[in-house]
Amino acid sequence: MKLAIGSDHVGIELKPIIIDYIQELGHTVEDFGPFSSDRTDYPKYGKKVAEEVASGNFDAGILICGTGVGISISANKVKGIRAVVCSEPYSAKLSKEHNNTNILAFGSRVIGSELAKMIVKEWLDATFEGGRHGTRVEMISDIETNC
Ligand SMILES: O=C(CO)[C@H](O)[C@H](O)COP(=O)(O)O
Repeated sequence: MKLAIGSDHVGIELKPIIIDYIQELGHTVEDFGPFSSDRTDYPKYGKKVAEEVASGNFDAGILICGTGVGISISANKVKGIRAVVCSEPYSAKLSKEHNNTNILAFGSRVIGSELAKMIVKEWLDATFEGGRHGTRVEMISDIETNC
């Protein structure tokens, strides 16, 4: 897969560990910043990565902030994005199988690097099941179109 990754200043130390791991798993990944640990604003990076995924330039995205909450909320404002924030692998896997999430977010103040890697692997390895779940994901898209 071709992945886009972004963070804020809080996620910047965990980000290179996740980049290395994604590459070890055989995927390509591009970093959309930030590139220094100066305090910054997570919506910028959530939006950027989400736009890259929504436009089809990348297959999926990964976002890291302190909790994963603000950056995933920001990403979810971009049409076509289904971002999930996860602190454990089960929800990460099911979020792909049932909800066809296209962005995974987590918090570097919440989980350590080994758990983050486990979450990333479960998410990348999972496949959307379609069927009744496809109908529901279409219902989510309808909300986006009509509200
Ligand atoms: O988790 C986050 C958003 O959900 C941010 O990383 C967090 O709010 C940044 O806080 P601060 O500027 O105090 O480092």
